[in-house]
Amino acid sequence: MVVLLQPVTFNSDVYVNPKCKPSPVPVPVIDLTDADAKTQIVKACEELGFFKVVNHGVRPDLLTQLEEEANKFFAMPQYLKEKAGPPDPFGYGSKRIGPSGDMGWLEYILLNANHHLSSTKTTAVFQQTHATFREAVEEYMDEMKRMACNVLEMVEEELSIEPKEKLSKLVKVEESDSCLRVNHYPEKEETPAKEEIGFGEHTDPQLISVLRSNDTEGLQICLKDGSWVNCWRYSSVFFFKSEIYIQVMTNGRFKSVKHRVLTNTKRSRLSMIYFAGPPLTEKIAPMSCLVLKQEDRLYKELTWSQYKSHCYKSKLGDYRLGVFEEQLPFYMSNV
Ligand SMILES: C=C1C[C@]23C[C@@]1(O)CC[C@H]2[C@@]12CC[C@H](O)[C@@](C)(C(=O)O1)[C@H]2[C@@H]3C(=O)O
Ligand SMILES: O=C(O)CCC(=O)C(=O)O
Ligand SMILES: [Fe+2]
Repeated sequence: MVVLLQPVTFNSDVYVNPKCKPSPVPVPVIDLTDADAKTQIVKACEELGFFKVVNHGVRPDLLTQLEEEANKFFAMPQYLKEKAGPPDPFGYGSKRIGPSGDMGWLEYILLNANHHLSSTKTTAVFQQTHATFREAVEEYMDEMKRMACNVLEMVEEELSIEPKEKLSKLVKVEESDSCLRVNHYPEKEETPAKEEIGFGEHTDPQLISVLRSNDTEGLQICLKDGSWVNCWRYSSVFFFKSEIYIQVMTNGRFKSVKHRVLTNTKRSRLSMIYFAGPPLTEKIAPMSCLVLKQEDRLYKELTWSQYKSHCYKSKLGDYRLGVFEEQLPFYMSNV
């Protein structure tokens, strides 16, 4: 008998589901120490809204340490985890995502990176665990903030954004509304016949996010042509996503990327995402240095707090950028 092996098309970063058409777009891999990194970052944010970084300087032990601590948390009896829930939006949550009825095959903790905004639920997460969990989380958040600011500063330089540190300051300041989410997608007893939703499709609202996971695949990003591609093998590297707020600030030059998580394996998946957000009172609008003529301006101004409340009233899959969109002039509305 002759067994024909199906050729599987993949590059090092994006595994293309054999049932889907091959991806025309490989995920850019950017070496943060490369002199050309800033040009590559801008190109990736314009074309895909997604890239992978290497040579990021985060010590590998920290990744294993945080992963072990998080696994210990999720392995605790349900009644202990529930002491840090329901999420307000911080704290422990299970299956319910956000306040609008979205559900997923996951449990998670959402932690505020700003100690001043820490809720009792955040504190409750750490009351159920050893001090080593809090220490690992705090160091990890500091590292993610450093990396996010580093990337934003490269963007500022490449796009000649004025004043200096306009973007990175939003994340650097004490009042920044950034958060860390640790998602645990439990293993399935049987490999499901068809892919199931772990985290439904959505676009994140912040500036940028830094993402990594254990060795289990599941994350998919949506390409411009509407096709979905799987991203995998990202246990020791970080992925960056540009989000809705940076799309607004760059007047649409950067693209926020739609993504989702499928749970189609018997292995559990753990992911950690740092969402770099501005202070709640910050007014966000297209940067004047990037909008030469007023009529080219695509989005109106909102504060982060106003936008966040809008997000919390919507469903995961809703088109959340719409609230920023200025009324188009009549001659463009039928285009
Ligand atoms: C359904 C929702 C969950 C979410 C708030 C929202 O109304 C829409 C955005 C969701 C998201 C995605 C990125 C982050 O994980 C998050 C914390 C955020 O800021 O926006 C979540 C929110 C959440 O899970 O509470
Ligand atoms: O678990 C992941 O890899 C991504 C989850 C996600 O998109 C989110 O938490 O916003
Ligand atoms: Fe997301």
